[in-house]
Order: sequence, then C-alpha cells, then structure tokens
Amino acid sequence: MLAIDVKDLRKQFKVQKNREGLSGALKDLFKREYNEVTAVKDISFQIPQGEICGYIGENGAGKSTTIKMLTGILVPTAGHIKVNGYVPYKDREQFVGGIGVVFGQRSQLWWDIGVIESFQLLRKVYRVSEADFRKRLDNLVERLQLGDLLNRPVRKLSLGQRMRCELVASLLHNPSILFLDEPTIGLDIVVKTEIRDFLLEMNREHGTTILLTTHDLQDIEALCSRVIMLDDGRIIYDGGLDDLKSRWSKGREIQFQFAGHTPLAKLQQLTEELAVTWSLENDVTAKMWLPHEVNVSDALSKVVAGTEIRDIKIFETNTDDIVRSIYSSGSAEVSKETSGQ
Ligand SMILES: Nc1ncnc2c1ncn2[C@@H]1O[C@H](COP(=O)(O)OP(=O)(O)OP(=O)(O)O)[C@@H](O)[C@H]1O
Repeated sequence: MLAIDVKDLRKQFKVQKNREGLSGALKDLFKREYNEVTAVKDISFQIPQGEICGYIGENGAGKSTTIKMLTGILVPTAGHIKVNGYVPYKDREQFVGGIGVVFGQRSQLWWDIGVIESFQLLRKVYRVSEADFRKRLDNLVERLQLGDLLNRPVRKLSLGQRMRCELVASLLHNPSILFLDEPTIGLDIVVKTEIRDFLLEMNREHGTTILLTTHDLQDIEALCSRVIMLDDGRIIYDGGLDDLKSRWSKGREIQFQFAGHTPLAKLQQLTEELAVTWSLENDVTAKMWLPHEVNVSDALSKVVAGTEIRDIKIFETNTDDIVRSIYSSGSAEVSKETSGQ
C-alpha cells in the first residue's frame, strides 16, 4: 500500500480585500470583497512506505498548505488524498493514530506543565497502553538523551531540547508516517545532526515514512533519496537529489597548489586540447574549471605531467547554488546550454 497518494490536489483560500481610505473601510463594513489565492495547484504525487521524501520550495510555494491537507488540518478545495489508506479530513479518528506531525514553528506540548505530563496527556489522546507507552518512551528518551528534561516545564527548555521533545511526542503512538514541517529551523549544527541521525535510524529500524519540508538543504542531503520541488503551488521537480544535481550542476572546479611559481600561460598550454578555463589565485595556486564533458582524470593527467603539485581540491557545484538557480528560473527543466549537452 502507498503511504501517501495525492491526485490533482488543490487548495484555494478566500482572502478579504481591504479597500483604501475611510470610504473604503465603510464600504467593507457593509459589503466584504474577497480575492482567491490558490496555494496548491492540482498537484499529484505518490510516496511508497518507508521512503524519506523532501518537500521543498521558496517561501509561499505551498508546502505548509500541502502538509496541512495531508494531516487533515485543512480540507482540500479539489482533488484526492489518501494517507495510509484514509482520507485525512474525513476519517479523522482512525487516521491520526497512524501519523506523527512536527511543526518546527509550533508546539504540540503544553507550555506550563512538565514534559512528561504532556507525554502522558498525549498517551491518553492516542489511547496508548501504559506498558507500550513506557517501553517506547524509555527507548526514545535514551536515544534522544532527554532523561533530565522530562520534569521541566516546556517553557524552560532551549529550542533544541524542545524539538527533541516534540519528536518524542510525535512518535509515542508509533506512527508509520511522520510529517515534519521545518523540523530543524533555528537549531545549531550539533542538534541538527542529532535529529537527522535519529530520523535516519527511525526510518531504517521501523520503516517510518517521512515527508519533510525544509529550507535547509543539508537536511535534504542528509536524509532524502527523493525530493519534490514546489514553485507557486505547482510541482516543478519530483525525483532523485543526485539526478537533480547532475542535471543542474554546471561543472566542477579543481584547485591546485603548486610547489613553485607556475604561470597561467604554462597551465593553459598544458591543457590546450581540453575545454577548461584557468584562473590564478596567487603565484602558486590556480583553479581549473571543467565542464561536465571533460573527464577529471584526463585533465589531471595533463597538469601532473608538466607541473609539481603539492595539493589538490575538487569542488562540485553545491546543492544550495543549484536549488537557488532553479527557484529563480521557476523551472527544473534544464536547457541544453545549461546541461552542456
Ligand atoms: N489561511 C490562509 N489564508 C489565506 N492565504 C493563505 C493561508 N495559508 C496560506 N496562504 C497563502 O498560500 C500560499 C502558500 O502558503 P504556504 O504557507 O503553504 O507556503 P510555504 O511554502 O509553506 O511557505 P513558507 O516556506 O514561508 O512556510 C501563500 O501565498 C500564503 O500567503
């Protein structure tokens, strides 16, 4: 069975228009006017069980609106959704038992009471037996090192501590699908790494399906085999991250550190048969840019044959740059010129 099955999903919001000036305000009092905003525009995708999928896009692309429809918080304007075989906004009671949700910017824990009391309340909401709850809690507490936080009120926790507690809260009822909306927002790199490792482990050990929205592409690199990219409510890419990178990456750069002064003319002469470009950084350091069609080992062997090299570094185009240029072009289609084909 598919974990998530979405077909022609659409969400429109009615937004109240505010007319200008005093007369406008008076008119608004008597007759409201509305604009329609289409946040999600007839999207379709399927996620098999056990997959970790990244759901990315610029601010306002429609990510949170999709997650809210998938978790039954919002009712779609049109289209079909099945999550774990249920229609989220209809089959509420059976449905929520199979999913866990973490919104990085909102808490599901009660602010003024101890963390453990929030967990107990959630145990009752999800009707988890005391024995199952204890077993799962002990395991999660150990794995996320929450031991001495359990009796503190949530308002006294740091953001990183709270996020770890939010994850535990979302997993107490052992859901098979986890929806994460910006789970690492505002966290330092140590906590981010801890959370990523934990999610990978959950996925590996329990086959948990994870749909994750994030602006941090390191989350995507660390966790996701697949990425769905949204632009203005439409899916502009759905596929592997590696495929996206190889299609969009413009080439590689190799930095050489030479044993002594090595003039630009000499480097250009050594590689004259190849379509590479050189730039000097200083007397002993130079960078060679290679388009995809030039083989790295061919280029290296030419340089090695005519120079004495101390050190080499190879730089791939980074994912942030790739995704930024896709966002700014509004399409993940690669032109022939960009792909170098
Ligand atoms: N309740 C609402 N009423 C009216 N418009 C809304 C509502 N919720 C979202 N929108 C609009 O829908 C569009 C998509 O918003 P959404 O929050 O889904 O984007 P997002 O991709 O999650 O953005 P971000 O990365 O900033 O969280 C935006 O234009 C937003 O203003």
